Amino acid sequence: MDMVNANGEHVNELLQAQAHVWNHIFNFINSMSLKCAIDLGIPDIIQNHGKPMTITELVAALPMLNPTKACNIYRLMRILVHSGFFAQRNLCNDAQEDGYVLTNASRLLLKDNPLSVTPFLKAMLDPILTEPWHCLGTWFKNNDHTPFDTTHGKTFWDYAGHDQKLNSLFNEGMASDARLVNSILIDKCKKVFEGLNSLVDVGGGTGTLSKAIVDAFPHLECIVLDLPHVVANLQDSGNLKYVAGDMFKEIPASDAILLKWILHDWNDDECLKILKRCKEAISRQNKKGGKVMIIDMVLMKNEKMNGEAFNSTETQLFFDMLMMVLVTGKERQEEEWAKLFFAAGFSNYKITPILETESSKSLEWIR
Ligand SMILES: C[S@@+](CC[C@H](N)C(=O)[O-])C[C@H]1O[C@@H](n2cnc3c(N)ncnc32)[C@H](O)[C@@H]1O
Ligand SMILES: O=c1cc(-c2ccc(O)cc2)oc2c(O)c(O)ccc12
Repeated sequence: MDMVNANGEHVNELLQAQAHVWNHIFNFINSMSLKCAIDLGIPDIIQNHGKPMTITELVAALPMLNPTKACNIYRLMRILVHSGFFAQRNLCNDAQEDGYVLTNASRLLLKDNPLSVTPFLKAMLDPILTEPWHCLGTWFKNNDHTPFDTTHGKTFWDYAGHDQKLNSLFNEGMASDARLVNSILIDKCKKVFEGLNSLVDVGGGTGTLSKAIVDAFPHLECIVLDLPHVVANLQDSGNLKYVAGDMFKEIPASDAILLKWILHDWNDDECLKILKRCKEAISRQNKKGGKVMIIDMVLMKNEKMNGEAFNSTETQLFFDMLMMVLVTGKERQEEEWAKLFFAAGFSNYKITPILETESSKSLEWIR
């Protein structure tokens, strides 16, 4: 029944609007409840239990749990079941008890899963990276490059260069993402690597993707170029070499350049500088030119954003906001990518969708 209050407002519409606002105010509780489960080691405890785990068994297995807090663990598990990180199965025992089991999402949070997203979660929900979100409003009124700069007085990359915890969590997080892309990229896009004798993985991190590429293409001479704090202590192996450097200054000459999750970190002017350095590097190697392979997001078109792709849109827009808060980057639609490529002097590009998922990773290569 649609009631109207004394002010003539439709009560149901008001209640729906209030619920919408409350959900957005309290959305952080989902993230922080998940972080708590990781801090307590709950996914691995349930995994190691080997069968559905009752709340009593779970409480007994939690290390260092203060006994006076044990009665609240079911409440934490209740919201995490609701948000799809755990499920409950009936044990079919005399007591007809329910036991917690993992879901596909929480399997990605297991410490030993090579695709574990836990390093990302720990990095993204660390106060170092959550504090800048509180400065987003201030940042819109100041001259700082990013809210991260406003908060910490230095760039994300400079901070990572001086904070081993952020550096290792971030590099591990990117490595897990690279492992997810590896098999798909090499199976789906192997033609891109055919005919190449050399490749530079610019901003290649700890080299997870490059290692997979040189394993698949043993003749390929591959260099991982990244900042000193990322490649320090990493050992060259076979035809994979690590080079500490700055992609804005110089990129080693090569037949091809790989830029995976690089350009989304930078604004248009910075991307132009990177792409021009890439063009110089491939031109030094081969006067006829070469290719730049970009693995990055292609933001869906505005008209698709609120249609059937609603959930994918939110993930894409989360990444775009993340780039605004942490670094000077942004996610780009195809037209924005094309404008960058042609402004950098490339004559052509081709987009190959790699993952038809929210992040809609794709491989563009440009000549
Ligand atoms: C989002 S990460 C992507 C890492 C890797 N390509 C991947 O996809 O897993 C961006 C990378 O760019 C590196 N980076 C940032 N500034 C750089 C610079 N000026 N020169 C070289 N690498 C840089 C960072 O250290 C980081 O490893
Ligand atoms: O926190 C991140 C996460 C990413 C990221 C995660 C998963 C993917 O499939 C791609 C990218 O990228 C980041 C990034 O580029 C950055 O400069 C800061 C943080 C993150």
